[in-house]
Amino acid sequence: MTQSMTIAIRRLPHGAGLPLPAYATAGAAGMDVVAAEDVTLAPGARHAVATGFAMAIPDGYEVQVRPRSGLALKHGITCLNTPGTIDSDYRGEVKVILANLGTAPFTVVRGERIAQLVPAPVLRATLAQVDSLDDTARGAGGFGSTGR
Ligand SMILES: O=c1ccn([C@H]2C[C@H](O)[C@@H](COP(=O)(O)OP(=O)(O)OP(=O)(O)O)O2)c(=O)[nH]1
Ligand SMILES: [Mg+2]
Repeated sequence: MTQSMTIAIRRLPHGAGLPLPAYATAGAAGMDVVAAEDVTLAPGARHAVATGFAMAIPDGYEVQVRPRSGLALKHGITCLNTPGTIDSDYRGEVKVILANLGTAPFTVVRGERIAQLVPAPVLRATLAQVDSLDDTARGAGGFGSTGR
């Protein structure tokens, strides 16, 4: 059973006429976000792409900004900071930090779907400082210590 929640969203003037983020299919995990500007990304370039909206996420939740696999596979376009984090206390414009990891310039057209939003619950931790940590079989081994 899919859980649902409500997030307040506000259209900004330069986003007028654009669709709000929306689920493309009944089972989609992410709401597709469209660009509110035209921008051309040269290979290796990055840009915080305007979306033309702001949100008020309920306390205890975040929204993750994730790439679209089609843009990544076909054009090398990804979200540089994936998953991007939208904090519940952020009231500014949501932006999508796109990077072009491909070999050709890529032009984003206003109204084109560039990323997807996935809300998630936030678990906040309290840190308890100690002088020693319990032993484990792994110990300090990491970064490929178990093999390739
Ligand atoms: O892909 C993203 C990532 C972040 N943000 C906005 C919302 C988020 O709440 C805020 C801060 O993001 P983050 O904490 O990842 O960035 P920071 O570099 O730590 O900035 P700050 O010092 O403002 O927290 O920037 C976006 O619009 N898109
Ligand atoms: Mg931060």
